[in-house]
Amino acid sequence: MQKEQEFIDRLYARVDVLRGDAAESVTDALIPVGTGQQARLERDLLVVERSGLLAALNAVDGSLCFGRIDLTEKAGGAVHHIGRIGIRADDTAHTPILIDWRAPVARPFYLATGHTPMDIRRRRHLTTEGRTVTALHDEILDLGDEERTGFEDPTGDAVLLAALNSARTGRMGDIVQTIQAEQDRIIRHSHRGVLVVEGGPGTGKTAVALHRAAFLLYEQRELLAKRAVLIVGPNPAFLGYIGEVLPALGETGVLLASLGELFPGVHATAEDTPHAAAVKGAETMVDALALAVRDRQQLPEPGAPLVIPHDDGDLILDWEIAYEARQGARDTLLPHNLARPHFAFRIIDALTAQLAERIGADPYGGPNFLGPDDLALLGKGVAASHEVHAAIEELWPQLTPEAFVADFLAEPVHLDDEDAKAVRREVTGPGDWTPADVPLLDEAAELLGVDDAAERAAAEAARQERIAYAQGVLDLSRGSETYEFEDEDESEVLAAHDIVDADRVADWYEEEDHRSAAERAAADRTWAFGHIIVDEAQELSPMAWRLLMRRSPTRSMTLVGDPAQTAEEAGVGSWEKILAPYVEDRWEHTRLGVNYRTPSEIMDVAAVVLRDGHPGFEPPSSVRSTGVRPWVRDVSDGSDGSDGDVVGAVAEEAVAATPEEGRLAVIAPRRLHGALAARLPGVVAGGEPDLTKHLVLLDPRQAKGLEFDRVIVVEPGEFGVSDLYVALTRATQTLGVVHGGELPDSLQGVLVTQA
Ligand SMILES: Nc1ncnc2c1ncn2[C@@H]1O[C@H](COP(=O)(O)OP(=O)(O)OP(=O)(O)O)[C@@H](O)[C@H]1O
Repeated sequence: MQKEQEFIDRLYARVDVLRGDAAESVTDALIPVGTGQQARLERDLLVVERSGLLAALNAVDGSLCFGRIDLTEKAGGAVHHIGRIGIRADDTAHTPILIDWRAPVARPFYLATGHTPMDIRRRRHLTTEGRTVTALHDEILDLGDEERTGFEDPTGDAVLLAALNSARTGRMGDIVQTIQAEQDRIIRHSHRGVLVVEGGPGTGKTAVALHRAAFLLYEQRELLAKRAVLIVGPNPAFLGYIGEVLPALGETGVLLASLGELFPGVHATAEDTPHAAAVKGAETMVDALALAVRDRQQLPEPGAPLVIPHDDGDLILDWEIAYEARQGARDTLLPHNLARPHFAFRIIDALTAQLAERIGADPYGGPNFLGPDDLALLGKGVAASHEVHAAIEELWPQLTPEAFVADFLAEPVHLDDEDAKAVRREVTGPGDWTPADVPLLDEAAELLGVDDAAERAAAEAARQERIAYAQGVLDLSRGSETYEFEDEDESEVLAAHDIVDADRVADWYEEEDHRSAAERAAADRTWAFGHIIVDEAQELSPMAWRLLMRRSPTRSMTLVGDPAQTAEEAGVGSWEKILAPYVEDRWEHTRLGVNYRTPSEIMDVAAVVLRDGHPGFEPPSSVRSTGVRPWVRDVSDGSDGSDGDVVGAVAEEAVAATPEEGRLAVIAPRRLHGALAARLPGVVAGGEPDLTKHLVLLDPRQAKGLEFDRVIVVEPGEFGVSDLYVALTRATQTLGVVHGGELPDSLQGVLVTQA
């Protein structure tokens, strides 16, 4: 222990130096450096680099080193300490003193077993509190090795069990110290396309996906720093729950978002009925929306042309002219807003010809009197007419995705009557969008296109301005060189103008304005992410998949889910069905089979429910047991002293069971939330739940993906099989059931009656 403490002391001494260096150079770099172009550029680069290192050092402080592997004599006998990030010594060779857990050298720490020791003779887990070593656990992997340290852990799982039994905080922690071999294989999986991670509740799917993100950020640092990683979760509360895992691993270049946040400028928080969400998510929406866009490309009624007043006499925009123009514009195959100028051009052309015909026609049948200059002038007049543009706008309006989808929802077309009725609603403000509307907005944006000609022109003008400015700065730097260096013999020193030109500098200025890749990605609908991780992927609708696939042109994705926990009607049943349209069969399937969350006493009960409702699914097996069986309290006949009052009984049980350390969740049908909130201390009904509170009230959908020390499930007879399975598998310690209504058959006889 003493020796490890000495190592940790040395390690932190080095970290303190590194941190001091990093902080100093950030501070130094922030001092204004005048107008010297090169100095400013270097300063900016340095600030970014050093503040990244500083953030990583700060994030992992206190839990920097957690493991050690000792190689066998035959393999050289080296000793490697393993940590959350890598640290090198200050020697000329930059010798590693702490190995990043993601480095290949660290891999045996996770994979070596007595059967396959991978040249390791001893694996050690170090537990630290702050900078103090508090416990060591050793596993001997080379059975011929006689040396004993006194810290041997015969079962090899003491550290894992301690982690699994520890009180929950309402925030997920990293598992980097105890990643299991089956999990490690997925985290480091070499497949670069779509990787599916399937497994029952508590098998660590979410944890594995997050550690895979950290691994990929390490392995493909350059690419992913530029293109960013997107993590999609089912709702903001869940994202809050998992949001601290990657920063704790020193990784911050990640965007976490729920579906409702994936259309820039929209924060969709309103709710749909399950039926409406299912209709909006179905693939039939693709055609419905495409046809609705075509409906907006109109023609005047035959025989009832638009009459447009004009200085040189009325212009007649009839069915034929509009039809020809619409056909020509549609033939470009461009999205609606981009095809619009083609439509407008053709209309203006036809109306100009009409005018020329009228003004310049030779009454005796000869050629038109007007020459090309006259025609050009006439055309200009037509093109400048507000009335002409109003007519074009009437027939082929410029549309935004928001306005178009709002119109579609107010009057749904190209859907059957029942579906149209389910989705019909008024969207009057930004607060009315639902998550299921977001893929529709995205689809609409594709169909409509953005006519950004004006924006592009403005951007180009701004760029030209930057180039001119940069050129000026470079000229200044050239001019000042003689002055700055005239007394010193430093003319060999490279100055900015020697290595860059104004174009490059202008680009740097542009980048300087910009945010991190993840921030830029959040604001850009067309951003192509370097990697996308989707949690609870089984819940996403076909329309949501279309949106995500647009964000991932390289199809570098990790999809995590458990079909047995699918709740949404819109969800897609099988991975084959989801993926075939995008990657055919070029995707890899992996499975996790051990439940780390739920003790076997609880999992046995959940397994009965699952097998009863979904016979095809196999529940995972629990890695531990607590000896505490789940209980039930039946208030229906009032014999338990509750007078049949479910809410009162739940309040009583919850107050008695709320832990001082750790969390308790009451999972109840929505209809009871108001009454329960009134009786449960500190609980508010509605809105996003605050998971850091000791007592939390949720419905099964909100509970998905989360976990608590204790759980009380209320009126399980009101839940469908998947929701019930989710609710029953959230506890790490104890589970209770309170009901006044019918208990589902599958729960009869498997719970102990509460005394
Ligand atoms: N190797 C491990 N070491 C320590 N804890 C682990 C390990 N693997 C999983 N866990 C813990 O088990 C719990 C369940 O993990 P996680 O939430 O990732 O499971 P899941 O498969 O996503 O579950 P669900 O489908 O129910 O959402 C978490 O507390 C996680 O930290």
